[in-house]
Amino acid sequence: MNNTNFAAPFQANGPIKPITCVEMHTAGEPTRILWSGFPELTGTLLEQRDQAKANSDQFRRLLMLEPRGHYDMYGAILRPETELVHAGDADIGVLFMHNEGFSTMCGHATIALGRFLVDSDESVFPRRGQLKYDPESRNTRLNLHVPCGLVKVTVPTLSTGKSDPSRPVSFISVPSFATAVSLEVPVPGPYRWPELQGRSSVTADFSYGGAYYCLISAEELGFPGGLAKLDLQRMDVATGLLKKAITTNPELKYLTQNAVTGEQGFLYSVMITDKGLGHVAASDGTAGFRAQQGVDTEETGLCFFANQQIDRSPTGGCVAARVALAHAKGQLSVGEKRLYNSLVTRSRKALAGFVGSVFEIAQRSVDVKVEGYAYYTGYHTFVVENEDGLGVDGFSMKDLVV
Ligand SMILES: O=C(O)[C@H]1NCC[C@@H]1O
Repeated sequence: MNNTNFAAPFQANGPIKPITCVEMHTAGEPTRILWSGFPELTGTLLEQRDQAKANSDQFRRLLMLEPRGHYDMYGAILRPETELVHAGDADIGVLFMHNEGFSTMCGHATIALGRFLVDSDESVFPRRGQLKYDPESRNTRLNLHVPCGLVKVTVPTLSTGKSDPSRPVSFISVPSFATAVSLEVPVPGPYRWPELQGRSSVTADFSYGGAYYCLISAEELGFPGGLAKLDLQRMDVATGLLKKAITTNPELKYLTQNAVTGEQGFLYSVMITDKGLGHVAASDGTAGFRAQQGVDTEETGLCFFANQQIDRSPTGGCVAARVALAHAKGQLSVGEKRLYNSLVTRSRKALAGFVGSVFEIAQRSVDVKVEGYAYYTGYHTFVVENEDGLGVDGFSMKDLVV
């Protein structure tokens, strides 16, 4: 270590440049926002994602897994130059990463990024100066280029120009649509979990909100006590096996096909839903209280995504998918608001879930508005020392081979 003054920029003699990150949480779910030190990536946003996957996956593992992260860590890599930024459609791009790889969409990180980008200067966000502040609504708008498309973000802003943590950030997601409603999904023998109790199929819904989700009620999954009778381990096994039953069945490929572009995608997550479970009574004046005002209905969900990572937040992309699904079922009309809780937001009076509503209807999809709150938790500079046997890598206790 060549620097023992911890107030000065942290450095080490090692194989990589220091990586600087701001840390935030959205409804309990972390976002590690990387703004410098990640290896160079060039080209379109998806080309940059391909390069990150092919050449820099050890950096993802370094930053997401232990000892610098953990199994359920989530990250965002700022990409100031993308084709949509050059075309003037987006202000900045971003790549999302998790315990398994890179994702196409992330609502909770978008909410965090909204605040962070408004608070940044041009050394971090080169086009910060071009953002428009609307003094009437006291909001700043920005367009974020994410792997699944363009997301329009509205950030409450104070007269100082900094983001206002007391009002929710909102975004309009990419066109969202249901791909199947109440579908009977066969569960072949090797994929059956104990709570199925001999059943050979389950009924589930499928929907897209920037990523593809399978939505199944706790009861249908075999947990009659719902999410209130939480058994994370058994629910992990059940959703993992259900995901395998779906992804290994070639007849179900259409469930992850984009209704607007025709592109083939992949199943990102299985979310367990519970319509009987709302938020605990929120305290007056808190974000939890404000989120509950004016909502028509609420429900709670538990999202397993990527390699069975658990989202602490209500999963913004899945809120878009669930709103599109509720609309397809005729249960949510334009402007009607539903509060989506995670197990974390549901159990904390002052924490807000995400509010979802249909913003606009298109021919084969709907545009969904999602609102939520994000907060700063800290700041990191990550280094690797030459002598460190772990090197530029991370590990997970779950996947350790001994
Ligand atoms: O809010 C979201 O959309 C994300 N949270 C973690 C998993 C999803 O990508």
